[in-house]
Amino acid sequence: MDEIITIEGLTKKYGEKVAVDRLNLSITKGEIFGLLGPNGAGKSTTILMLLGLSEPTDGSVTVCGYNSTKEPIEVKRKVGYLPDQVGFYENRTGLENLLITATLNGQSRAAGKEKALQLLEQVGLTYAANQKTGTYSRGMKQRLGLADVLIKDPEVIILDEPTLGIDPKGVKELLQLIRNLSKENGLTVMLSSHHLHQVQQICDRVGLFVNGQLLAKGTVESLAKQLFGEEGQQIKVSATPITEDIIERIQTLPGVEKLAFDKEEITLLSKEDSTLQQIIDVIISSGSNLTALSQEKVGLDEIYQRYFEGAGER
Ligand SMILES: Nc1ncnc2c1ncn2[C@@H]1O[C@H](COP(=O)(O)OP(=O)(O)OP(=O)(O)O)[C@@H](O)[C@H]1O
Repeated sequence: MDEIITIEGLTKKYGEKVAVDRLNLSITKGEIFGLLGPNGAGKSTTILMLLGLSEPTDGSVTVCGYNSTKEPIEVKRKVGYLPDQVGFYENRTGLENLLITATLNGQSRAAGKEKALQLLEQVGLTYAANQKTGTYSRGMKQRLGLADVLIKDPEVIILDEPTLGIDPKGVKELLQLIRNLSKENGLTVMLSSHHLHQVQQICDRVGLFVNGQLLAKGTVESLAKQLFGEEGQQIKVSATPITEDIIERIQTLPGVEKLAFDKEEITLLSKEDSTLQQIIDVIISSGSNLTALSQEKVGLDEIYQRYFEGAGER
């Protein structure tokens, strides 16, 4: 496979604090990779090292065959970076802002204009091309930011929290746009986010970043398996009454994890196929009435709750 980003043993320490801890990751050409993790997990630090803007304490990053630390200028030529807050000349129009970037990147005014107009069309901003960017909404600025990144003709684009502060409809459109741009132009995309549901919509693969370490990586479907085992499932049982004895017997069944209950319902996770039948046996043999039962494969919500909610405080 065509490897475009190679990260090996990448480590960044700020004094005693290990912000990125021996990260290994390969990303192939055309792939959309989501770096997912709570605040402070180390996503931005990783991106800065990838761009050659921060020096690793240990390990290396190679982008398009260039070492980001030793050859940052070459890397910058290949990589477009959209930070979480994009800055534009507010009293210039969207088109003018793109033209400034094109000129700074050595393109002629005519070629730059042609490209800028084409990109404005692609990101759905033709109607606002001659409007000052100071009047743009946050979603419009992010779209213009994408066009601004693409006008450099990068091979890789890195987007830091691209959907921050955008309303749900805008988020959906922006994500779809990123996906289309990547697939149409063979662009490799790395995006960081702490929104699992957003990342899941467009990423080919996701890495779960917690406390500086990549806990798991793979397709969204494979993550549940990696984290919960082949047969992870969530079970919900309703019965009347739910006695302490029932809870204790279910809690000690093999493979049962994370049991929670209220007066009428028990929810739990299990890696064992036989758990459902065993729960039924427990309830019936206790003389209670089973009123509802459901079993679902472990989903991303569960991954999210388990690894991210509160992870920043750990
Ligand atoms: N310049 C710095 N000096 C000291 N510590 C830092 C510095 N930059 C980052 N850190 C620490 O390193 C850790 C990782 O930070 P980083 O910004 O990479 O996380 P993140 O995953 O990008 O979070 P966010 O989503 O909030 O941007 C945090 O604990 C942060 O406080």
